[in-house]
Amino acid sequence: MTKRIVIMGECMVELFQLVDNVYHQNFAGDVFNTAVYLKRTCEVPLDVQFFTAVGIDRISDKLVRAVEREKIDTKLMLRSKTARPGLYMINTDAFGERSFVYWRDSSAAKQVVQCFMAQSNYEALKGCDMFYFSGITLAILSDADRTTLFTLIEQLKQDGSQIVFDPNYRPALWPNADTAKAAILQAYRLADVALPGLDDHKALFDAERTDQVVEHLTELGVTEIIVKDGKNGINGRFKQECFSAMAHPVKKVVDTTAAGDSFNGGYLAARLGGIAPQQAVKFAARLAGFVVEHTGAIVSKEHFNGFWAKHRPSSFVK
Ligand SMILES: O=C(O)C(=O)C[C@H](O)[C@H](O)CO
Repeated sequence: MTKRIVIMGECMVELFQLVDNVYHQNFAGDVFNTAVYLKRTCEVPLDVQFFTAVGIDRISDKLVRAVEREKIDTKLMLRSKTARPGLYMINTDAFGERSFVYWRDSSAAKQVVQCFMAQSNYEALKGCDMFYFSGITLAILSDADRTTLFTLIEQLKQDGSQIVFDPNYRPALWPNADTAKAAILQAYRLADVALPGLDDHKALFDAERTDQVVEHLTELGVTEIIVKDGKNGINGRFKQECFSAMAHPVKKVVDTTAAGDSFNGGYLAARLGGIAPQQAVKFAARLAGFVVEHTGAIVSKEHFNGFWAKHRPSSFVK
């Protein structure tokens, strides 16, 4: 049976420089990036639904069409009459390490919970097999909307949806670290699967190593944990078993944008296809290694097809 995956958060207009004063425009955002790579790499039929708010302007229509082109369901892309999509620009250093500048303070996605309460209801989410959100999803909401969202997620969990969370900590989006910490801990307590980066836990919880993060999340009740540490690989735990995997060697890192997001998409694609975590991380690392060899969050279909011709989640099963 086709599984239904709801992925909630923000997708923005993305700009990155091609040459001096010439920018390429695309659409991207952490959870959307994950949705794209999940949909592109899953070997079983999946109904991936993107849950966000956009405006009623032309760039919002373009964004919805970009999501449709990825064969992602847009029913939960709600419309705000008063706001437009946010925008961000990627800057990369000599080593391909990215940093972002945002114009998103009044983006439509910040109204997603309000739009949902006004235009839809719990029935639209109920019964999804998986609900995926991130620390950025939480960061863009008001305190009241975040509380409403947690109530919805609690309900989904009670009704049997698997809850997946990546803390994706972006200090610039939070009023202070304590607010971020409290919200992220609340999310972890609801999560069945957690896919954090070590950097997030270094910044928020003073962690130094991936195994400390695994231990922390186990104490919070998460049963499937993958901690990403860039070129140092990953550390994971599932059903009491701990494991690790190396990062995939990369010829030249061009842009690290969406490394973690694509890893998450590939990992979940493999898991939803019935592959064990120990093997799923290998495909995910291979995919993330491919993505950082390209500029921007979403690798064009043309380049992606070359990867897909050689690599499938199932080819990583021994
Ligand atoms: O930083 C954000 O909020 C984004 O969503 C932009 C990027 O696409 C994302 O961070 C990559 O992980």
